[in-house]
Amino acid sequence: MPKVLISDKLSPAAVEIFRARGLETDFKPGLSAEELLDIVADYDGLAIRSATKVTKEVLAKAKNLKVVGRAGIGVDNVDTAAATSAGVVVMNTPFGNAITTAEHAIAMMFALARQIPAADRSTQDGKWEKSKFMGVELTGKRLGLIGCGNIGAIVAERARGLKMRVAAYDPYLSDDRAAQLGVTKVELDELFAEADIITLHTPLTDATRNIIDAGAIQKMKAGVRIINCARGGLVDEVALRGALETGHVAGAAFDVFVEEPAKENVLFGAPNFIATPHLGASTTEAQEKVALQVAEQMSDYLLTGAVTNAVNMPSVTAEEAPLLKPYMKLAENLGAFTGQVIGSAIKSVAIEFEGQAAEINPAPVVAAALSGLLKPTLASVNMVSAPVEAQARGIAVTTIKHDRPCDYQTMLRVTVETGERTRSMAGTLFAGTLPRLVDVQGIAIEAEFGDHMLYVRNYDKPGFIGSLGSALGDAGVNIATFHLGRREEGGEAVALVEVDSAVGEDLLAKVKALPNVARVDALKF
Ligand SMILES: NC(=O)C1=CN([C@@H]2O[C@H](COP(=O)(O)OP(=O)(O)OC[C@H]3O[C@@H](n4cnc5c(N)ncnc54)[C@H](O)[C@@H]3O)[C@@H](O)[C@H]2O)C=CC1
Ligand SMILES: O=C(O)CCC(=O)C(=O)O
Repeated sequence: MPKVLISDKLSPAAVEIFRARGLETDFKPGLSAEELLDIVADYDGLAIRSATKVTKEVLAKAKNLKVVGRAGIGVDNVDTAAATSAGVVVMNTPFGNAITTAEHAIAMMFALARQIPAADRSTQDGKWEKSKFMGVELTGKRLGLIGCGNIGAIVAERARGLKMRVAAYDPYLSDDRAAQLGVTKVELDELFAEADIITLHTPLTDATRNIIDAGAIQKMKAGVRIINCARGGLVDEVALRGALETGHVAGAAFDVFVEEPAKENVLFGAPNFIATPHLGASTTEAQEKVALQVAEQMSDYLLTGAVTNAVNMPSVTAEEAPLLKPYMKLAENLGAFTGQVIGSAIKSVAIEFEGQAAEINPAPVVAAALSGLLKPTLASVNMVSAPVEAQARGIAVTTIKHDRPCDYQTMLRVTVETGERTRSMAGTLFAGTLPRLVDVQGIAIEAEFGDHMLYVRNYDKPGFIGSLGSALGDAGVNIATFHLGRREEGGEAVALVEVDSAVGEDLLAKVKALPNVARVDALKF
């Protein structure tokens, strides 16, 4: 049974789900980086929140790891590129904590507008400073959202309920979605110039890092308030401190910081600055939801191959997983066959889907074909890493679905070009689940994929089968199955021989030297 480690403070609901699904589960929140390095090799799955850092070093040690599940949205604490190269699926739960985080942003907005934290401190200190804490009303104010995805959209809806005027800067927000949300789409400078309150809801990327810097602050209205419940690094903290000191920014409320945990920060103690310790997602309800979701998703993947909310792999639903499994095996075998005979750098790969195959979700099947194709040169490649490995090698990948009569109920074809030669193999599923090769370079054949096979290109002349059988028999190699195909009588032919043991170089040379043999390859599947 697969084994899962929970290394952060997830709701106990996650442990219950993993165990109920039959997975061995260790709940060790608060593991240090060193402790994680020591034990991670034992696990197939790693469930985390934001404290665990899944670094290159962790992934290098995690020899059995198949999936990292983030109970939350941001996966900044996972080296996703390294996980992909290591063939580890990285999943998150993109919706489970969105409402809660949006509510935190709204809470921060009220806290800023009415200076609630400072008024609370002063009142409990016995000062009763009624005139010091004059607030601002939110009704009618302009709220500027930077980022209007899951969380931004919920903030927009809530803010409209508060009778605020909401504008959003988000290059990927469609006009229809903006209209549906009742949000005005604006450019960034317009948002800076117009907004009374600005709230950030984007991931931290090269494009969003310091999206609010000193220059941006200068473009804002005097008296603007800024909320960041998204990611530290979206706002230049030093520039903001300066603007809070001068009063150009009337207040700021941050849940996230450049360095976390933020035990010290340049913003701490600034006028009208409110801080929370990355609490955006911290409600019982959200934590229960993300824990349940991540545990279900990880269990599905480890037990059935279903992929949900992966950030580095196409989705495979629980219903699709059993249907796609034989197609992925067939595609991997066709890719592996082609990869073992191609012999030079690959320029392009086309994966064609015909008959019933044209109806299936192609992305995981393409990933499986690429994994098989690259395996002869990249031992540790798998479906997760194969697409990026192909891209890194400049291999053009095309997916083609045919809507035309097909000789088989269902068929996949993998065609690989190197510039010098083209190799093309097709296969079907016998009885709906059993991969069968049906075409090698345009020559019809019908063969299973055995563990060890000999692929012989020969000329269709009398005596060939006998001489091949004798060569194998003399070497003590038992033939399991034997399949023949030919282009025309006396012409180019193919023999695919499944053997019970690996064929060594000596025997390959002997077969190659037989009359009418053009080439021979030993294949492994
Ligand atoms: N404080 C906390 O505890 C939590 C923080 N978060 C963070 O909140 C942020 C938003 O999360 P979601 O709304 O779920 O993400 P999302 O992916 O649904 O939305 C992000 C939006 O940002 C937009 N965007 C991307 N690049 C942009 C750019 N250069 N300029 C403007 N907009 C851009 C995207 O088009 C998208 O609409 C993320 O950084 C996430 O990690 C999420 C949950 C809890
Ligand atoms: O798990 C947490 O407390 C942080 C949540 C978060 O930042 C996220 O989901 O992106």
